[in-house]
Amino acid sequence: MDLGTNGYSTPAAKKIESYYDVPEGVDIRGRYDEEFAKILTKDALKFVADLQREFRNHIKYALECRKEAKKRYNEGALPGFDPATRYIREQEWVCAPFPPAVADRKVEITGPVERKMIINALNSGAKVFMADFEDALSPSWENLMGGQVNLKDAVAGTISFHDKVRNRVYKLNDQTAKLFVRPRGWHLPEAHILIDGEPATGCLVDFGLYFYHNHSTFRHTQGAGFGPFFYLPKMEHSREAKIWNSVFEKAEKVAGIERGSIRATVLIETLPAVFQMDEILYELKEHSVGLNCGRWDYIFSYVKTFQAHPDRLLPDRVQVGMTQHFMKSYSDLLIWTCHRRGVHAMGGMAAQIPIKDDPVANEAALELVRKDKLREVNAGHDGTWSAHPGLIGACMEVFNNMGNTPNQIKTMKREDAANLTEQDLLQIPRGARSIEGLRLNTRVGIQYVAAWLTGSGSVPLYNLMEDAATAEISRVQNWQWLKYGVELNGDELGVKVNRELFGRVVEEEMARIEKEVGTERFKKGMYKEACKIFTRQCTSPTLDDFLTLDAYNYIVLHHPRESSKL
Ligand SMILES: CC(=O)SCCNC(=O)CCNC(=O)[C@H](O)C(C)(C)COP(=O)(O)OP(=O)(O)OC[C@H]1O[C@@H](n2cnc3c(N)ncnc32)[C@H](O)[C@@H]1OP(=O)(O)O
Ligand SMILES: O=CC(=O)O
Ligand SMILES: [Mg+2]
Repeated sequence: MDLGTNGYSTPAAKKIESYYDVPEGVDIRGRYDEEFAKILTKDALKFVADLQREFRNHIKYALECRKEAKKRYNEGALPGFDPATRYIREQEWVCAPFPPAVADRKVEITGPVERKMIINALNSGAKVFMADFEDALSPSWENLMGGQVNLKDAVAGTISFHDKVRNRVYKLNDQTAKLFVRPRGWHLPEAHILIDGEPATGCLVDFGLYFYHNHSTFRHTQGAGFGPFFYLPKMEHSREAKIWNSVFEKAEKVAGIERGSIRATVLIETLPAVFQMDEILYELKEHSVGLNCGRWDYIFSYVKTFQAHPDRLLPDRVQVGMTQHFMKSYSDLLIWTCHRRGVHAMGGMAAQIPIKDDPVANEAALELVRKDKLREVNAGHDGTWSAHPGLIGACMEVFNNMGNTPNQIKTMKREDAANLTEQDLLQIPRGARSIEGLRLNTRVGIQYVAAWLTGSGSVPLYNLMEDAATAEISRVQNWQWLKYGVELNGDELGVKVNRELFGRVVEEEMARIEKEVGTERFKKGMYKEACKIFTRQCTSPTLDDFLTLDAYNYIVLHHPRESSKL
């Protein structure tokens, strides 16, 4: 059989028409593949369909609430702490003790659910590997189902990969990182699986299929009686955490495992969620293993939340670092909240990756990573993220500074952060806006979308790791600068951002991209389509909630071959 890079058969390799055996009310529109069929079993699909039927109205309600909150912010309101849940913030309570298997999370590697990468990540020496169906993955049918096949093999310990070009076989080491899985956010549908005529909720498909096939093996081999473990992205309110908690309880009941077996770390990566951290932990009290600073989406969310507040424009995104007061306050409050509630406070991702052909630049990049991680460990974070195996040594060295202890939950309380205020969390970042910022957003945004449309959700660009979060920051920032005709105060002093200027920037950056990638690759790639999508997103009268929601229409491929709009 002709195997693709993910190790499962490619469309060209599969000519025979076959169909999945589905339970009542479920319709699979994705390509048939024998390997996928081992994941999409009738029982597993029934499990997903049951989750969908039980929770779809709760999810719809939660998404409606997001819209209402957006309307309030657009009318001038600011996000803040909810007076109605003050008692949760003020009372003393703790989450269930963390499972011993994940006491030490000093360095976590992240990466898409691609076969070779999964093996490399599990072997990397990191304590945890977060396998990503989200920011780092383009959610095509092939990637998602291939990812499920790969994870099942990984949990079983049988995963292997043969790199034919290098004649290298990849297998798991004896010691591997503990596996966490990040499903998609609540907003993304799975258009290839219809349940009662409607697209399934993407994250219930990711969670449901993975849980169904792996919970038992995982608890025996990885979790020492606990698990599986998850990362939960992009929540805006504790009511969304409550849904996840109910999903977990239902899954535990169906599997016949103890309540509190499943554990999850929630990414605090939306501005509204920073005011809900206690409430989110409270909802997931028995299923929580902490919170994480999803700093890149957090910046995206800051711009999105304040889309109608021209007095809160951000400077160039490269200047919005963790030392800006609002970012530092967010990280400090997260640490205090987590440690008070007895769980891990995870740091975030530094975007630098190793630079192979330039030792001086490589050392400079490594130094930036070290500095960022040192800030985290000194602030009290219990662990951090690494985008690449080549950075794990440096990150580990810094996090070993915390001493002979697996985490700092008991030793770094950060009581000084208890009194951080709404003003601290919302303080407008300082810095200048430049044409170079507009250009970089445009150049990176278009290249990222082009990669995403062709199946890559994380890409190296200009020596940085870029994923969906960067593209989101880039396009909302461009949108906002255009919408308010921002006057540049970095370079090009006094120039106003308008459609004409943006049109010129797009044209010039497309020419630069073509030069950089070469005409042949440029023509073969999806750069023009990406440019169209990105430009439309930046100039539309109203701001789209998610770039990936719009772009998803371009990667939905119904079976038999027919592209589809949701
Ligand atoms: C905002 C957020 O959500 S951050 C979290 C989401 N983002 C991510 O997870 C990004 C993860 N990182 C990556 O995807 C990759 O590092 C990239 C795409 C940026 C760069 O990947 P590459 O171009 O393959 O880098 P490079 O050529 O240096 O890789 C060297 C080796 O390291 C491996 N590698 C690189 N990154 C990873 C990773 N994150 N996990 C496992 N293996 C990795 C490569 O597979 C390659 O292996 P090989 O030597 O056996 O062939
Ligand atoms: O998911 C992580 C982020 O920074 O965004
Ligand atoms: Mg994110």
